Amino acid sequence: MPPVVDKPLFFLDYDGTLAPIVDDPEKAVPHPDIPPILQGLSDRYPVWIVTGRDIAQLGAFIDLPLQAIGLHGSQAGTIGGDTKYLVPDEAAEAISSLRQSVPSIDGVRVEDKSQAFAVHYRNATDEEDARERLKAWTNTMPEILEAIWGKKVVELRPEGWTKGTAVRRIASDYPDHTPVYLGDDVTDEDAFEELHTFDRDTVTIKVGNDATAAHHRLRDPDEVVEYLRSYLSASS
Ligand SMILES: O=P(O)(O)OC[C@H]1O[C@H](O[C@H]2O[C@H](CO)[C@@H](O)[C@H](O)[C@H]2O)[C@H](O)[C@@H](O)[C@@H]1O
Repeated sequence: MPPVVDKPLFFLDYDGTLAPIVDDPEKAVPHPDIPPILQGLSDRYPVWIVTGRDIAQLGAFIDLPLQAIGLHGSQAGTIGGDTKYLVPDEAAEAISSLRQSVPSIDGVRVEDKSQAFAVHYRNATDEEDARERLKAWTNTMPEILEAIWGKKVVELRPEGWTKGTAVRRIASDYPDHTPVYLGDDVTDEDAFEELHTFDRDTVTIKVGNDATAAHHRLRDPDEVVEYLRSYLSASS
């Protein structure tokens, strides 16, 4: 089990970390023990959700006014409250115009977010072919954007706005806390790497078996629940 620290500053990814991965992104409900755990943690410690999802849409799954970073680092706000899109207009316009040119591929579906979108190929009739065609499409995008390939999904992110830049910004407001980051996907790796450059202790935890820069590992959301719960018993 990863270490349990005294003054944690939690950064929690959503899909694959607090919620098991499922075929339909609209049905990705949190692990049943997560809502009370989030309540208990946020009563005691600073908690940020750091997700690729749109913060407003995440409100369908988390009914707590937690602070959040959305769209893989491009958005900041509160679940159920205000949100702000952080990126320059030029990048926002580029993303919006590429939405029109997503190739139509059997079984591939687009998840529209406020200022972004995700192209999911998990349910493609021919997954390999879908990935190749989407790769060709991303090659047409301007240099101010980068394609990020997550779990059977490709998304466009403005360069320089990552989960890593977000955690550095937030952690500077909590100089006496230990950042504890849990995540399962490629964009969480930006945060792990950034946290490892801090001149204080940090705890980086990869959820799942994929290759990682994180220093610790939990197998799945069940183990995430077990780990987070230990902070509640430690402080009760
Ligand atoms: O940063 P996260 O909170 O992990 O969000 C990353 C993306 O997660 C979602 O897609 C992934 O989960 C889906 C539900 O389990 C799954 O069907 C899909 O294949 C995964 O890629 C979400 O739909 C995206 O918007 C997030 O960016």
